[in-house]
Amino acid sequence: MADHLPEALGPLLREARTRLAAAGIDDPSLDARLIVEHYSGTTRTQASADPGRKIDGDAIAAIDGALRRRADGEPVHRILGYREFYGLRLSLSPETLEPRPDTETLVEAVLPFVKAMVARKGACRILDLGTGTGAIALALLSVVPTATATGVDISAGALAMAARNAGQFGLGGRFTTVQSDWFEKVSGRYHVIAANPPYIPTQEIGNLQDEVRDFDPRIALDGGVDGLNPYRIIAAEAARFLEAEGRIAVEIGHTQSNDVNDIFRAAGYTAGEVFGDLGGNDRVLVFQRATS
Ligand SMILES: C[S@@+](CC[C@H](N)C(=O)[O-])C[C@H]1O[C@@H](n2cnc3c(N)ncnc32)[C@H](O)[C@@H]1O
Repeated sequence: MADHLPEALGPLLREARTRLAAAGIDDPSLDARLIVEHYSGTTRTQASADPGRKIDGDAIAAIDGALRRRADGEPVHRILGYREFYGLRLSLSPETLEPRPDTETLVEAVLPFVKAMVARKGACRILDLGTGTGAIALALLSVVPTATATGVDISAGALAMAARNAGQFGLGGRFTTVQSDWFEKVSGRYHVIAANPPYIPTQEIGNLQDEVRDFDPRIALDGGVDGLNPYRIIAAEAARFLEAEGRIAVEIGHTQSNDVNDIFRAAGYTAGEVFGDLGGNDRVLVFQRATS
């Protein structure tokens, strides 16, 4: 890498992009822009309207450090410390999975039901199993003002970050956290049980992209020998926590649709309604009790 970055915004962006491209980063323009905007406090519009704008030395030093980390393979959102999810800027920590756009499919899949429940009953209680940053629960709460949610995670560090994120968006009054191994410490009944559980088979973790394997917490990825263990637990135990007319929505790996359907049908649920992600993969299944 060159020793010095230019101090004018336009040339700075170009040099940042050049460095990341030289390091083989997939989308150097996007990552350069995210890094430069974050540390310089500038916007895309300012970069095109005022490319000669001078960036101060501290910001340049921070940009330099961030570019080096990115060039060494650290994911850009881990460096910035946040990732946008459903319009919310969620803070990350080493204990939280970086929320992915595919998971917005789950939010969209249950949103009509959450809205309908609030319209009919004046309330919708959501249980977000394996909440991580709080992504699913907080996205739903952010668009349905009278819904409430409980975020469950086995990781105390993840729950601390989820609670902090909730506070940041003014959602702390409607979001509670419970540290629990799935349902172990959960009480009450919920209209929606949502989960994006770990679903990678243990032996496939080593084949994941470096950025996932090396930076997302292993406990957020590893779904056991066949990747399906969390679904078996959720399907077996959810009935005690689900309102009669409630829904269970789970994110799945793109090859797991049949297996997860079989698990839930054997536990007394209807065939899952399937929702695809932007890549056209089956990504979310929504179940209800077979008898309701
Ligand atoms: C794939 S991440 C999903 C995080 C977040 N819901 C999202 O979609 O971005 C799975 C989450 O499940 C949590 N988890 C793993 N095993 C668990 C268990 N036995 N009980 C509760 N949570 C667990 C992990 O800590 C992690 O936060």
